[in-house]
Amino acid sequence: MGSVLTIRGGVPLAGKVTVRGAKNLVPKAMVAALLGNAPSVLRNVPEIKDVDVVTSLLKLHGVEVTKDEVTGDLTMDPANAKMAASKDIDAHAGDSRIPILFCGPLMHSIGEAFIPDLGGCKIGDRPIDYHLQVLRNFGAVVDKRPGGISISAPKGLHGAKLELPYPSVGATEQVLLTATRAEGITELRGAAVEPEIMDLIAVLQKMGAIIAVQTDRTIRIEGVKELAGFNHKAISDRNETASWASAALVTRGDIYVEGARQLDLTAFLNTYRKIGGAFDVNDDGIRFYHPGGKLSPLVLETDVHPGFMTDWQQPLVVALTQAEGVSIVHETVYENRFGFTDALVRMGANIQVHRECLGSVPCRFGQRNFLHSAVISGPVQLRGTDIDVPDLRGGFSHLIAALAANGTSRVTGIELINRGYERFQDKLEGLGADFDVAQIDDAAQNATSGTGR
Ligand SMILES: CC(=O)N[C@H]1[C@@H](OP(=O)(O)OP(=O)(O)OC[C@H]2O[C@@H](n3ccc(=O)[nH]c3=O)[C@H](O)[C@@H]2O)O[C@H](CO)[C@@H](O)[C@@H]1O
Ligand SMILES: C=C(OP(=O)(O)O)C(=O)O
Repeated sequence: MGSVLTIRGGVPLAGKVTVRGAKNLVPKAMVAALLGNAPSVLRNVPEIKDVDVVTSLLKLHGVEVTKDEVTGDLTMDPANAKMAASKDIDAHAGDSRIPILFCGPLMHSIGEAFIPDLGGCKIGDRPIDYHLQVLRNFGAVVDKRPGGISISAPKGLHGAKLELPYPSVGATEQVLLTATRAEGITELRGAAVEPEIMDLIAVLQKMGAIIAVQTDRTIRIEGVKELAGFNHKAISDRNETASWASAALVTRGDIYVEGARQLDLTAFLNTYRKIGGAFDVNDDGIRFYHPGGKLSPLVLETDVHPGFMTDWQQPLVVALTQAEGVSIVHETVYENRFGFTDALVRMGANIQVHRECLGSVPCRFGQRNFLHSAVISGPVQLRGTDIDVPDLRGGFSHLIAALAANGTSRVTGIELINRGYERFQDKLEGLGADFDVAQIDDAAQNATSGTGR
């Protein structure tokens, strides 16, 4: 059974939503708990699918995970960590991208790991070559098997001099989670420095790790023999915040995002202001609203931090369909992140995607046949239609397009949105959205997906 949302568009979203811990930090801090010699406590944990996947994987590996029924805080005790049965691990193949980060912590705690094939959004090839290369440099032996990889460190894990070809978030976290208990010093050049990585470093530092971040994307880790548990409040989800901010603009609404942190959103807030969106920063959150009048087009390039985050791109493109004039968005992080624009075009948006790098700087995907630049002309009045959600952010962007559209939209595949947006239907209801939800069986859902594409 799946769900279908029937959305009647045209109502400005107004009210308050609360954003809790970041999808891109919380599951990783949970993995870090495996490195400790005592229980860890993680606070501000959202109810999202990636948290359930990691909870299940930790439990399979003998970690006792308990959830406080009132606060949702998680306590993770790794005292009885053990190898899990591979058939149980296999059941998580395709669920999320987090399992690859279990490599270092499992090798440190039980000597070996089996990692199922990864899931996550289908927005490019998403290889794991950097992960495997750094693990081999630490001394790990990687064996690719059907359905996953098997990994061990027969001669132990040793600090190494490493350099990433591109500042990959996941590969940087792989290095952090492996190097903190490896013997000796690790120097990582070309590291990613996203706020979620800084928060993971804060978690590891609380556990006893020694990690220095230099100004030139170099991270230096002095390995220690043992780490303790941590008690940590997760950084809030800046990507969810940016999504609600775009929703306010697209629907000409006014949304207060409790929990939003200005410091993690500098690049987004600059862009929001340039388009014509308004925001007021408070101590406990940020108010985002359409101040009236016209929105302005702009030229935008996604990038690694401190640039404009790729996960903000899809909802913002919907806002650009409402700007007066021609906007250009050059996606430089993923080669295939414009598939969601097909549905927007069916809704009346004027968007063309191009193979050329239409930004100021040529990126890794130029001359390689990837449709990774978009030209958006507006403003247009969007029309309701049938949509099958393709991925997390693409799905959210379809929701907000439907909420702003004339007429009714039927949206299927919304389960994908639960991977990164906690209780999004309750939040939409609280903001005054006009929609209802019905359950449909899989055959009906497949039929909808067929007509929706
Ligand atoms: C769970 C999580 O935190 N997900 C985030 C994380 O994804 P994730 O950690 O998977 O993203 P990466 O930063 O690793 O990927 C960036 C680019 O590097 C490439 N690459 C990466 C690893 C590798 O071994 N080889 C390789 O070629 C990827 O294909 C991609 O083109 O950072 C992305 C970039 O900010 C965000 O969009 C995701 O929301
Ligand atoms: C791409 C994303 O996530 P993941 O890496 O988990 O697929 C995202 O959050 O937009």
